Amino acid sequence: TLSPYGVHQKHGQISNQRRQFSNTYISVEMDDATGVAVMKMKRPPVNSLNLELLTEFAISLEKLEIDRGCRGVILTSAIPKIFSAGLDITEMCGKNADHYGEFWRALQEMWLKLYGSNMVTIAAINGSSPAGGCLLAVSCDYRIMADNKKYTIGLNETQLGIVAPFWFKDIMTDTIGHRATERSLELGMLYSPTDALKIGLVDEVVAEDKVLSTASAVMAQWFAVPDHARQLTKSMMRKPNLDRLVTHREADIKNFVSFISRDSIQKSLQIYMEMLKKKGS
Ligand SMILES: CC/C=C\C/C=C\C/C=C\C=C\CC(=O)SCCNC(=O)CCNC(=O)[C@H](O)C(C)(C)COP(=O)(O)OP(=O)(O)OC[C@H]1O[C@@H](n2cnc3c(N)ncnc32)[C@H](O)[C@@H]1OP(=O)(O)O
Repeated sequence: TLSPYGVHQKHGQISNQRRQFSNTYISVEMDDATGVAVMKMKRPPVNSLNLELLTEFAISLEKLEIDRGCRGVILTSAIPKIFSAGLDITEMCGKNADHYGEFWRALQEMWLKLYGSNMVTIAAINGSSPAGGCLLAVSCDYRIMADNKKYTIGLNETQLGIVAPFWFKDIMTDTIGHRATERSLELGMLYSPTDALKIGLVDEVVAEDKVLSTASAVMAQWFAVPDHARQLTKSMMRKPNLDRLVTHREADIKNFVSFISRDSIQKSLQIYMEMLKKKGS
């Protein structure tokens, strides 16, 4: 073990087997010949991240992390046109403090596993990806987005009357820089794929039907680097952000619970949900 987050070398096993495991909201297809797992979110209609999905996500990643045949994960969506709508707003509305705490802890757990993963993680963003959806993408090593101007990505929390927590902000800053993050977060900006590429929020924009094949090709490039060297470098780059959340984890939960329980915040979220529902009808 080379880091507190469990760095260890993965050995690809040469076989023609594809293994599949599926939970309610996550399916994983592991290709033993390539060492690549494709992990798909499948919670219609918009892959909003509820407690169960977050828990399944963390468990699936943990399984892959200890699977010596798996060196990389492509994260994508089984729902057409949507990568993820971010956190399930109904988990943050009209519930009690214990529920909010449990929900936030599950989100933190998922993030620590994804951002702290030793595997190569590539987001194949095949649809819209606001807020928590953007967090998933930005937590990966590389982002490929489908070229469709109807899709958007960004941290739009302020548009809902809520605030992106420090660990969302930290990795956004690391990705697009301080000034762009300040503007982006204050205004709750959502970017088209082309604009996201311009500011470095995604690494590549490709035709919709090429997102997965591009992810596989990029994975092969990353696999050409010796695992131990890449993993140690990743750990060195990401450790400060991981440590910061681990150190302040309980305070972060407390902060979230007290913020989200405020009447004014509950009202803002209800109005936003009603607006979403009206738009859909
Ligand atoms: C001081 C600081 C201290 C601590 C930190 C404090 C607070 C931080 C707190 C929280 C951070 C949260 C991060 C988040 O992720 S919040 C979620 C933000 N997400 C969004 O804004 C996305 C909203 N959705 C959309 O924009 C669209 O749905 C879409 C672009 C993803 C898809 O559009 P479609 O037209 O295809 O689909 P719709 O008709 O809009 O939706 C279908 C259906 O789904 C419901 N829905 C959509 N998004 C969500 C969601 N995030 N949660 C729950 N439900 C959602 C929508 O209402 C429709 O439902 P009906 O079919 O009408 O019932």
